[in-house]
Amino acid sequence: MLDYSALAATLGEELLQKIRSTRVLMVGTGGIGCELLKNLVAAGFANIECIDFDAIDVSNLNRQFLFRKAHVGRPKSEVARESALRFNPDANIVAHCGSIFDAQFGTAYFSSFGLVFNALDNLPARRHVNRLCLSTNTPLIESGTAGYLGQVTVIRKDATECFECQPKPTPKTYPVCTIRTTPSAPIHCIVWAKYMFAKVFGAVDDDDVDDDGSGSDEGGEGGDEEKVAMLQAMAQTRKSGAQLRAMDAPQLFDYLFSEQIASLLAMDVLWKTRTPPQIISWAEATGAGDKEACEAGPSAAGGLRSQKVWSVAEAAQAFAASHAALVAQYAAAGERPLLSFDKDAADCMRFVTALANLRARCFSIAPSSEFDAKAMAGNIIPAIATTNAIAAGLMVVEAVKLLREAADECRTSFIMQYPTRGRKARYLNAGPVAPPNPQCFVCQAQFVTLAINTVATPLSFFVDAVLRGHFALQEPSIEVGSAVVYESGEGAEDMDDQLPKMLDAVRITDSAHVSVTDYLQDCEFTFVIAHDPGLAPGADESDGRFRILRADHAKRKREDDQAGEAKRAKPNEEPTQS
Ligand SMILES: Nc1ncnc2c1ncn2[C@@H]1O[C@H](COP(=O)(O)OP(=O)(O)OP(=O)(O)O)[C@@H](O)[C@H]1O
Ligand SMILES: [Zn+2]
Repeated sequence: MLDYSALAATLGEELLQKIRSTRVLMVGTGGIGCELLKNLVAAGFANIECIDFDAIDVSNLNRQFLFRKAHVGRPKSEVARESALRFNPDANIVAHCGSIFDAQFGTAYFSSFGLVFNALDNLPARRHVNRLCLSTNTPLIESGTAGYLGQVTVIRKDATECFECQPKPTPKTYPVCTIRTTPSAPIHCIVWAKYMFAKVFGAVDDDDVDDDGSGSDEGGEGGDEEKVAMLQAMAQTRKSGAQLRAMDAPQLFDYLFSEQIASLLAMDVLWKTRTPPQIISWAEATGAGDKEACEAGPSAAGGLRSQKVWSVAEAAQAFAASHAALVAQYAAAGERPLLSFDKDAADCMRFVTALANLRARCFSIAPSSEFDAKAMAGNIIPAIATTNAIAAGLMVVEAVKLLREAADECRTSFIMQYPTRGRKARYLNAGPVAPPNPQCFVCQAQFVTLAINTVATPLSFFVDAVLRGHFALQEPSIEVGSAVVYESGEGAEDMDDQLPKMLDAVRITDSAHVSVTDYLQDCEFTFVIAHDPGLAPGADESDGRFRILRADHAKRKREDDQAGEAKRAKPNEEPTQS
């Protein structure tokens, strides 16, 4: 039972009552979430709902201290609730095992809370919560950590920056030519292996690979002659997912590490300044020399199994075993048997590590242990329990400021790895919360001027790449004038007939005002369309098919429009000085 008298002495009776009675929602009960729930309960919060869709994994136990070994496999939110209740059995904690995107957690649900805490690990979910908090005018305390770095801030509608006011850095991508033809670092082999996994067992996911082979932090590849050779090599060695699935393990192995490598070797121009790759055949990998190791499979000899670097034979063995397991999972998965990459799924990670290592051997790149491969494949910066604890502590500090109606005192805090400010070491730096960005279409601007080719772009692209992809909408509906052009979500399937039509065929033409609403996020804005015939390259590319020209606040746009009209009304007027 919690000692409320100590809390009352520290916080004051009135504030404590407010803390106890305010309904708060926390999204995510992982690294930050576990610390936060413990803190909330210890600080006297007694009306808490928490949401997480995940189950506890062994890998969570080193830092998510509400979970124990016996809890592995159980829903995180439920176990977090049970453990937190032991701190204060009086608290009323409701745990939901579900995704924050579920329709039941819509605006009505958000409106029932006085405060929301984000303890999430991904941008789409953070954006979604940001929008729901803005549309319901609920203060949001947002947090994030990456290794020793962390940040906590407070988001209040119209008073502060929202989560989407500043663009977020997009994950690093690699040129497709490097990945598919001339890898030179372990990460290139890992990205390729994940790509192959997606191709064989899942929906191909080109996220980490730039399909035009140009945009990357690593610079473009070689000259034109080289690029042509690379593209030829890629085209020659391309097989469909179905063709790859029809192969057994030895066939797939030979296709990937003999046939594909042989066609790359034939492109002399690629190897003028690079070491040419070497072919590895299934027979050679499993037959000669290392046979014993191969039969035994990857061994634990000399250290932790996951930290051992496999021999070629061990990698071949791991490849065959994980391939068999994945084939079985694929077959058992029913009608839509797509598997998605999960760094915590043993067979998945094994398959990717084996593929990456075999490819690394072909290209004389240092192989990686399963542990290192997991860090690269999962894009993982090791989570630090202490950073999470600091972030969760700061979140409660900010919450208390809001509840004692001292929102002006709220701060954005940065947790840093190295001290700043010269000799005065500061591992924590706090500053005022930034005001809203007037250009932000989520919290400020209601008019977005969009350049797009209206005669050569189908509505499906507008819905998928622009609305869902760029603007992160979940269930967009589109109206032009008073006509409903498209609706999504349950019961609106008949609208799918519209998707193949070109934009101009559904009244999305030059200068059209297109109203887009997402009822799930209670988010609404208008696109002002600017037809641009130059924006319609190849069908596969999404970049370069649209451009955001400007974003405007409703009031400012009205003023601009009025000024424009006034100007047109008096064309001879001398320009005034401003
Ligand atoms: N859409 C969502 N709805 C509900 N919970 C979510 C959603 N997206 C992410 N989460 C949860 O947010 C939590 C984030 O915690 P954390 O960053 O510690 O991740 P983790 O999955 O526990 O750890 P790791 O990714 O390092 O294995 C996770 O428990 C995750 O399940
Ligand atoms: Zn904003």
